[in-house]
Amino acid sequence: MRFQVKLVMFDLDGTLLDTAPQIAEAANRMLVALGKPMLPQAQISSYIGEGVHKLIKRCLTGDMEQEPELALFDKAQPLYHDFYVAHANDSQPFAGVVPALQQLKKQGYLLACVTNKPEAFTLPLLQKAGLAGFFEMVVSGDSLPKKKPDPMQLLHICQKLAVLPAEAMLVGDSETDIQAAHAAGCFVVTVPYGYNQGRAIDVATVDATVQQLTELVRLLEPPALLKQGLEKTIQIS
Ligand SMILES: O=C(O)COP(=O)(O)O
Ligand SMILES: [Mg+2]
Repeated sequence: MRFQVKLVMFDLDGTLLDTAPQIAEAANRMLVALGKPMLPQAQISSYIGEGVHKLIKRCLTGDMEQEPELALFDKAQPLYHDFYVAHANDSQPFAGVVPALQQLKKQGYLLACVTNKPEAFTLPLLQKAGLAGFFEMVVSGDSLPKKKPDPMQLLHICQKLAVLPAEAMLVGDSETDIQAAHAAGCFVVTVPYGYNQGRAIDVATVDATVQQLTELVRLLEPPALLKQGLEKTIQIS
């Protein structure tokens, strides 16, 4: 089975980079500065995925949806920002990320990064990890009015790179990615090692899963072999 895509978009946190250790460290420093108890890294990891505001709110309340007091949230935001900036760039790529991006780039795919992380964090992180040069476009959580699970970021990338959504794939680690890809009409492939709110991915809702990104290469039809005007279909080879 090979997917006929020209554009491969990658989620950042939990897919390309293992950012949870630095996020947990910054969140715990924030909690301590606010006189609150620290949280286990696994709990903080389960709060990643819907942007930094939700992450901070979840850390403050210990709940996925509850709203903290506004004054507390206002105090927490700059603390988190400063603590995260100090160590964010220590995050490392997951196994297989660099060779997979090298190979896909060589084969002629358009590559993009689409994350709910704010731009101020995203670009330095990608640069420090040596990944920035692989991507035609990087769209962050605050680059556009809406972010994943809304399809806006994905559709924006497709439009700018002149690729139909049905010729594009999102590779992600979470339900947020799956929903965004479905809403955009893109293929979606997931990795199992990320931060899907502490849950396993529902494999019935995705086009394929890979253990690590190097497995993507054999799932994709090299773009040079693609004919024009393909429908969103999977070719059986
Ligand atoms: O910042 C987040 O909450 C998650 O970012 P991601 O979209 O790269 O997983
Ligand atoms: Mg993610």
